[in-house]
Amino acid sequence: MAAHSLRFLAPTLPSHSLSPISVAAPPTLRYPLLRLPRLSASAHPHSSDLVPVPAPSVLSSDNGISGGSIAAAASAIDVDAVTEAELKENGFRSTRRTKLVCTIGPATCGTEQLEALAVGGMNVARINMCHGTHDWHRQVIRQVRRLNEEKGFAVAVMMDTEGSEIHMGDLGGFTSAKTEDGEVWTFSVRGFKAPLPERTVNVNYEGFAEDVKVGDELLVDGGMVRFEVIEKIGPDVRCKCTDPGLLLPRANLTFWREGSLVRERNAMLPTISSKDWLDIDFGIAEGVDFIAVSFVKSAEVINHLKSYIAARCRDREISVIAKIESVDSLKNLEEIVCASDGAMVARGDLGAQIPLEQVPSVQHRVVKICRQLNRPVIVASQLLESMIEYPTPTRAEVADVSEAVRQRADALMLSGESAMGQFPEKALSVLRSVSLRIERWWREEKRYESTELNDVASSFSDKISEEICNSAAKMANNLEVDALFVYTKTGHMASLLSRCRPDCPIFAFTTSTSVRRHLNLQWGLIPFRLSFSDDMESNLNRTFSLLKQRGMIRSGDLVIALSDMLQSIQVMNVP
Ligand SMILES: Nc1ncnc2c1ncn2[C@@H]1O[C@H](COP(=O)(O)OP(=O)(O)OP(=O)(O)O)[C@@H](O)[C@H]1O
Ligand SMILES: CC(=O)C(=O)O
Ligand SMILES: [K+]
Ligand SMILES: [Mg+2]
Repeated sequence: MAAHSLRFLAPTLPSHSLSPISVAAPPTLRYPLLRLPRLSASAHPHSSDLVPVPAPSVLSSDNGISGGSIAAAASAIDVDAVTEAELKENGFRSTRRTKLVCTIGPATCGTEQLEALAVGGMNVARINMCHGTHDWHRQVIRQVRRLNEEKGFAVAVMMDTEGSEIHMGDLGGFTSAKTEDGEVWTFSVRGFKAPLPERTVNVNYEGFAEDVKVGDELLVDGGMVRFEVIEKIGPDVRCKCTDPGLLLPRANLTFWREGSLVRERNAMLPTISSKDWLDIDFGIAEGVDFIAVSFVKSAEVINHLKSYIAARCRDREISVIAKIESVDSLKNLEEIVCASDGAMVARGDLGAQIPLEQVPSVQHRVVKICRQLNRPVIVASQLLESMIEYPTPTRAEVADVSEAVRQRADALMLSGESAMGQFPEKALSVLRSVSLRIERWWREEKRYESTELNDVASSFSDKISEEICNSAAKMANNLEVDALFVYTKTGHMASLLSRCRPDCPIFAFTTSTSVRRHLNLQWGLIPFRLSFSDDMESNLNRTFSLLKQRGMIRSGDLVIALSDMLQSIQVMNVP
């Protein structure tokens, strides 16, 4: 093997022992479901109204993180079947770097549809707790896990909390309701017995009638439909339609006074409601990989949730993604991103809280901050909105997707397009082909080196890892290597490499299926599960032989290898 090795005379990191992955059902607490409270009377899980119930016997082998499959595969190497096919067909350089998240809904919850999305490049399946029942979500999660086991995908699952947003009710079973110019509709917190009275919609926030004033403007879904408040009668608020359109079930509501978003007591609502805590317990029990927190206002809530999760699952990781979609989240942006394991630019609600023309610059800022702080970032909402109804995107949508790829966001997300649209697979394939095309253009123009990265390390040892990754990425670009290999137990070194956005793909070898799924959200990483030792020489030889057997690399390919056990950079040709 022609190996050139740069070794840094630095203390090597303590090597973590390979702990077998066993999954115990976490203790699950249950407490009564409350309505969205008027003020911050959040029924917190630590409060005394908890009613413990027996822990569910979920987390069997079908969640894909059981010890069994790992033992069986100990001598082999696991890689996503879709990536493997892509590598064999098109070679290293052409693998997609931008990751894709699909919201699962009625259009995509069947096994066949989920499989089609996985084959089409879905890296993460998102379930939105605003909709559906726990049974429905459980089915989806288990189907994804089963597909991973049976078909060799590595699709991660992200649960998105409802949060304390103000939204409409269910429209009494109708899928939509049309409003006309000048019509008077009633928004009410009263609990109606079905069917709803004509031109009436429910509102989930008890303080609604008290917070709004006559003359306020009421925006549905950030302005898709607009009303003016004309009268308040007890719990009922009568509003005249000024901008007609379609009302959709559970659409978001904001109200504006003299051109500004009204933030009265509704601004005091807890970020994580009592219903969200129930959903979070459900997510922990079902072993989701990511929890995305809606309407984050401060770093505190993220820290709180992270310690809540840490106390309940000791043997695996659930990453917390902060959704940037409120005015408050923008005020505390850096702190929030720092506290989180990743962020989402949730442009849907963001566009209802700040003027639309400010959304692009905010997106740019969030993507940049995440890159600097080494946190994955997802750009979400309306990327291909027209594809909910039509099989081809608009030129403007393609330009929007291109811009997110050009900014080198880690991931792009489909919402309604995949949840309830008519062309979920087509929408995914547009994201895929636009990503590939823009990434190629970017590489051809050799634009990879532009961003100057700040230091993120908090210890000297981390600082060494960071310098190694920065140097390795630069070497990879200058030497035009075929791939970077990184052996990482926690995934940290892989994320540091991804942050450099190098020109070649990054093969990230990790010992755990859970870390492997987590890495699936990060730009340019091709996560493999492989049990490896502290002996890099033997790891490399084994990897080369396993990958060669499967036709994923060839003799002569130029590779740079790093590991978080041995802080070194090796440059070599595959023997
Ligand atoms: N589990 C589900 N069941 C039924 N419909 C769903 C489900 N998930 C999503 N949808 C539909 O797809 C649409 C888009 O989904 P998505 O979750 O991305 O949007 P959203 O409601 O705008 O997100 P958020 O509430 O997080 O701001 C929803 O408005 C809803 O109509
Ligand atoms: C995704 C989401 O929550 C939003 O865009 O509002
Ligand atoms: K949500
Ligand atoms: Mg939202």
